[in-house]
Amino acid sequence: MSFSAARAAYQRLYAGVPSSQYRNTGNIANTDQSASNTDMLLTHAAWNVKHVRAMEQPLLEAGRPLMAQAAHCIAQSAVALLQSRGIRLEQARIIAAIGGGNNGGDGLFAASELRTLGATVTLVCTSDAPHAQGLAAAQQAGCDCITLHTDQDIAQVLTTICDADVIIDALAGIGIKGSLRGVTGNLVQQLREAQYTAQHFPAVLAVDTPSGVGVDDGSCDGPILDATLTVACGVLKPCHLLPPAAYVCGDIIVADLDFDLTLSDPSVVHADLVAHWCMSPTRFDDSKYSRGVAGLVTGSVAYLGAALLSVRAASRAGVGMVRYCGPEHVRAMLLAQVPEAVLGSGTASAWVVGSGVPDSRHSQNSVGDEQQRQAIATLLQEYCALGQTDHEAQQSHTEQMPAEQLPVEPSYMAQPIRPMVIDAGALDLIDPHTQQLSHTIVTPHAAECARLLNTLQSQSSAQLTQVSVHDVLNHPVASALQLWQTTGATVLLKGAHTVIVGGPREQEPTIIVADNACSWMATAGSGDVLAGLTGAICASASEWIARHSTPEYRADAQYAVDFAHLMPILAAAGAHWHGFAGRLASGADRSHGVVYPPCNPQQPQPALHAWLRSTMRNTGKPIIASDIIERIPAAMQAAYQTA
Ligand SMILES: NC(=O)C1=CN([C@@H]2O[C@H](COP(=O)(O)OP(=O)(O)OC[C@H]3O[C@@H](n4cnc5c(N)ncnc54)[C@H](OP(=O)(O)O)[C@@H]3O)[C@@H](O)[C@H]2O)[C@@H](O)CC1
Ligand SMILES: Nc1ncnc2c1ncn2[C@@H]1O[C@H](COP(=O)(O)OP(=O)(O)O)[C@@H](O)[C@H]1O
Repeated sequence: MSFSAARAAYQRLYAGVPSSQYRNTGNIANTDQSASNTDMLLTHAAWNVKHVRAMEQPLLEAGRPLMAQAAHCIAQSAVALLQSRGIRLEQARIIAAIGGGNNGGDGLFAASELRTLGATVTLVCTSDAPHAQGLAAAQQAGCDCITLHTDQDIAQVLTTICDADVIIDALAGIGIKGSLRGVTGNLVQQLREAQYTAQHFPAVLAVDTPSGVGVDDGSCDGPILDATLTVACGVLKPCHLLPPAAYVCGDIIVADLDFDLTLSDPSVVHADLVAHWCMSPTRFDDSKYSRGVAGLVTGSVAYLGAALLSVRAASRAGVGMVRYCGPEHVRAMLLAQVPEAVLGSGTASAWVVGSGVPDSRHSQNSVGDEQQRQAIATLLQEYCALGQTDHEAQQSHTEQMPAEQLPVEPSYMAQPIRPMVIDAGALDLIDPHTQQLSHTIVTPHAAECARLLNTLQSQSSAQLTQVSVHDVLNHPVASALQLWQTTGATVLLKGAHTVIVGGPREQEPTIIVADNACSWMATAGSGDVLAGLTGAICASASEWIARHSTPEYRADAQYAVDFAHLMPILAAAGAHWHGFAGRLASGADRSHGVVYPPCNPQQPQPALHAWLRSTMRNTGKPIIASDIIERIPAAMQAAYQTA
């Protein structure tokens, strides 16, 4: 129930009153059951298999023909796909690849409808016992049927399949166990090779999920066909949003089967659903302090630019002031380019540390590098000491440090909570044994995540299994979950799709995906911009909350827990608006993974073929990290209009 908890926490924090005075509004779907909210949930939230089964159950018991309804949406989507490619139905050659479960059943009923509409449809079954009624309907409609048992059988049909216009992939859906095996696995493996090498390959329409993906965790461990379009039955599943599975879903349409979305919280949500929660309202009587101060300990002798990029990003993101703490000559350069920045130690509403600071492996032991690393270590210690109840511990930490090394005034950090974004070279300064990181966001890319997991594991007594970059890329959610469990920090794992995992460790994690970036954003310095922007969002939020909450609430233990729930939302806002700003700068459309408005089988079809025809997408133009910064204000403006 992480999203209900996160939403309730967000509402309490923004209302500024203790939990005892706040009425819990419950499940996020419960809060607003309007049609537009339902559509928003259907296109931006995903439920685990066990929840999907629980949602289907009451409808099946009530005799609702879910399979027929799903099959109708699938058939109509196939028609739209053909239409968008200029292929007339009577000329269309469709292959329906059918497995032995209900997913195959969906495919068979869809095949029957398409055959009735005039298409030539061949069933390629990998099971001797496909869905009986579905098979009867498809054969009665006039579909040919081939059943595969051996590799030779596969070889005989491969050319026919590859020559078709559309493959309907109905081999396995949410009932899959492990990666595809047997004749199904071999068939998909060979088709996959053809998909990569053949000059012509059919469009692929996946039924519910591309067969072979890990439905709940988005893993892609075996052979899987890249779908052009996936028709999700009832609701989105995590694999539709989570990388790497999301990369093979193509575009997505949800067949709206009237599931009761209030039965359980979603397991994963899209950042778009939550990013605007923490856009702090602007007020006519704002001062530069009330809008928040973002403090940055970034950049170094080796990476001067990172200081500039992170500071410029933060100062474009709506805070009242940006404070920079760093080596002397970085400050000089910074001031020349960002005269608005305030230099030197002092207070901040949130901190960004580590971007452009060398980690222990790359530090040249120069005075500047050491000063930066020491300042960050001090800040982390200071931050964590304040998480302790023992006031003595707090005192001793600050007293040990020479005043000029303290980038923050200690008294100001105690109350209220000051979040921290820990990036790049600061990641190896984390000590999860002594540090309570529940109000921090760590921002590794895959390589940093693997390194950090290995370092943290080697420090613990847990069994040592080396994590590779490949492991993280293939299992980003599992990796982020592990890092969250080890550190308690919200994990923002960067990539083409950025995965965020966070919330209080004692509770179910909040899992969010930000997928609106474009690949032109894979450019040096883009991560520094993200860190600065995220830090600024944290600064405005923490300042707003601090100023609008009652002292009783801030003294209440619930306040810290609520804040921990807010951290993944703040991280999601950073990643979401970073992606948005980058896409604005590049002009790129979403290349794939567009989730279309839901298709309700009882209502007129949306103009899906028109949507699909617009797949002539603008790939955008190359950008540099500075271009992302320039577009942050426009992205923020959109955020405030949504909020
Ligand atoms: N309930 C409803 O009314 C509705 C359900 N809906 C639809 O039902 C789907 C779920 O159906 P489901 O539960 O039958 O499971 P499903 O995805 O077909 O998988 C089981 C099949 O896959 C096979 N298989 C498994 N693992 C495998 C592997 N590693 N490698 C190879 N094969 C493997 C397994 O083979 P077996 O293990 O039995 O040999 C069996 O044949 C759902 O995704 C949606 O499309 C919609 O119509 C809406 C209404
Ligand atoms: N293929 C991609 N598509 C979209 N965004 C990407 C892609 N690859 C990387 N990014 C984004 O670019 C940024 C790169 O961050 P990072 O690797 O830390 O760069 P740097 O250290 O140079 O600043 C991250 O926000 C990441 O999510």
